[in-house]
Amino acid sequence: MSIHLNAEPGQIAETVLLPGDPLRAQHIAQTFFENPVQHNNVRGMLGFTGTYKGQRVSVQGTGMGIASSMIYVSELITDYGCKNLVRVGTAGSYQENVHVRDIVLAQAASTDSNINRIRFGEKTFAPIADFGLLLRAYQIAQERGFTTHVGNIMSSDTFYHDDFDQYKIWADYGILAVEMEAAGLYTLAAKHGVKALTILTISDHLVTHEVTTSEERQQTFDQMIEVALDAALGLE
Ligand SMILES: O=P(O)(O)O[C@H]1O[C@H](CO)[C@@H](O)[C@H]1O
Ligand SMILES: O=c1cc[nH]c(=O)[nH]1
Repeated sequence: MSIHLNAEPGQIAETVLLPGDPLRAQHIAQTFFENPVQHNNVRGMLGFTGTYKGQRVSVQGTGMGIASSMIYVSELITDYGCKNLVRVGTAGSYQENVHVRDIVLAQAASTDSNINRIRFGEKTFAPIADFGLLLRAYQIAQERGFTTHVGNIMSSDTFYHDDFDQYKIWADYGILAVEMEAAGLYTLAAKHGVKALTILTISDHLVTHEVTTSEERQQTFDQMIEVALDAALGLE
């Protein structure tokens, strides 16, 4: 047991999917896992462990934002020995050619958060994905015909900015989309020598204000989960 997880030692698999929303963790376990068992209910941050195509795997909600998610990522790594961490989340697109329902693989995560200023002072650490996981996820998504973009994303501490247009400076530098956790995940993975990747489904669009139905979002979200599971477990 750790402070925020009440799983027994050994109850969480080495490979863990990390959605922000704990109810999405439940959906993933119920939809994709064989014999899922709930391993956490502390603070309602649901986590489950089961098998997928016969291989042991877990899913753990992290809450929204770098601050919340880093608590779970830290405890999963240091208290439970987790080694493959794949965030599966939603994101807002910054680019006209990155549409709702598209998949984004976060090769790197820029951030407006202070997390790495606290660690590195005024020097800049570049949080990046594990290349092996990234490559496998890309190949699997391509083979299945899912529209997939690979590049730099923004992990923001703020969902509602006073200045809506502030995103444009990041868009000018090629940032594909915004979410709120990947930079923290990649930083902790680097520190502890474990593998991490963030896979995102675009849920809304800051440029075109494009929207999609919740049904469509669910379907494309499930495509992302299949990519994440097969990539993380080395299945093709
Ligand atoms: O869909 P999830 O994984 O929660 O991710 C995105 O959605 C939340 C904001 O609505 C933030 O956590 C952001 O990163
Ligand atoms: O963090 C997020 C997630 C989805 N959409 C956004 O605009 N921001």
